[in-house]
Amino acid sequence: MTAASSIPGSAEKVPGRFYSYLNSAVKIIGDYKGQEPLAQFLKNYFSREKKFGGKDRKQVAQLCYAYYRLGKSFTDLSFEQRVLLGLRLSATEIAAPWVELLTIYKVPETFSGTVFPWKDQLSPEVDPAAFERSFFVQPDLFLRIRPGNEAAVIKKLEQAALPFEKDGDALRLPNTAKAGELLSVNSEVVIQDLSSQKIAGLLRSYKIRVAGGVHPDSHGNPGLKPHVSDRIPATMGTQVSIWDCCAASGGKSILAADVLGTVELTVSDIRPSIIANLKKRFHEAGIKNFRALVADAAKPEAPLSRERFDLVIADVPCSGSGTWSRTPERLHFFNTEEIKTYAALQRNILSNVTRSVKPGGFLLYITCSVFKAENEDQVARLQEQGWEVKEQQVLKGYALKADTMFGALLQKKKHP
Ligand SMILES: C[S@@+](CC[C@H](N)C(=O)[O-])C[C@H]1O[C@@H](n2cnc3c(N)ncnc32)[C@H](O)[C@@H]1O
Repeated sequence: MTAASSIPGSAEKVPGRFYSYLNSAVKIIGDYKGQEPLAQFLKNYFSREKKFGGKDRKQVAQLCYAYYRLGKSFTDLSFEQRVLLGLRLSATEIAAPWVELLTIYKVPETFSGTVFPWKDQLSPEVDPAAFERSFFVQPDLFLRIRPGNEAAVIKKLEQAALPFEKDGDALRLPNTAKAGELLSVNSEVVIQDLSSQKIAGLLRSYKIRVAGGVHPDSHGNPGLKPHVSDRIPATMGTQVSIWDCCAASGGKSILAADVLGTVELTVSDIRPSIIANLKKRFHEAGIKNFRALVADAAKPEAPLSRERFDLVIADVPCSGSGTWSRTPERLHFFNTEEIKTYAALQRNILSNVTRSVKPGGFLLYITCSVFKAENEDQVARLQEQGWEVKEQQVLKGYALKADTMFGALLQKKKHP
């Protein structure tokens, strides 16, 4: 990559390539209109522009991401100033030439601005300030150790001297770690965000309820013993039928199979390509007993519309706002109308798939959204229709370098 020449002020302490990085980032930002994920756009861009070496790509990509972390704010600043401000706010340490450029480009020391302007629409449990701060923190990589693989996985990580932290089945690694080169992904571990892994808590709660493991609390109310996961039955006695109606490549289904044991699994998604991925992934995961279909969960389509399941998992399409620290470009391009559009789609999906739950059966509703309209409001609507909320959680990943998700376990009335 060659040095650019548009150099304001003194360039003595700043190698020319840093100006080139900045100019390239500003050019990319000007070209990118948010139609596809930034990661994909950058990949395509760099494959066309051969002048960028590996290190250059990393630097330029980091600058682009830094820019989008500011959302739509700081519009009084130039593109260069916004890139550099985003870098200063998001990087724990920045190289001396960037510090110099912050001065050269007169990036203000004090500033005000609202990176996430939709705080009034957040789920009530979300801390708005902490959530906003999370946009300047790159989340970690998380793996979930699949049952029976713990010793082998830990041994491999230790032998490779790969730094990791372990909490239960969850492994936290730096987001640059190449876990797939060391471990068998999908068989030994799955790549799954920490909050997504915590959906296991709701599946365990389901398991205890249907396996009769629910113990009344001291007031005689049915409740769960804390930390019951190790004591719940390994098998459920009777085999349960599950429909994962927005399965994508099967992350929640694999989790369900790992938590619940042998289940009769039906998976579907509206996208044929993702169902093809799912089949490959299930093969690697050793899940054989399943039926996969392409189906629109918002419409009563045969054969699913004729069937009744013990548990429907609805990990619905949503704004994805709980994952925007991984994809900060969404913060920049987001339009609040999308909340209404997603909420309407979610209502349609719920209206349809709840019909497929047996009387007394369960629904596990999941989003990776932080918006109340996609979370608590949808659950409240089901409650009005007679569903009983057994558990409801905002899985707050924003303080844990992880995604934020929402999950609710509901039970259908036994007698309509
Ligand atoms: C949040 S993702 C599901 C993630 C998945 N459960 C997992 O754990 O990996 C939502 C999925 O819903 C699918 N989807 C969107 N609209 C749909 C519809 N009308 N019917 C069925 N699936 C739909 C999308 O293709 C996407 O794969």
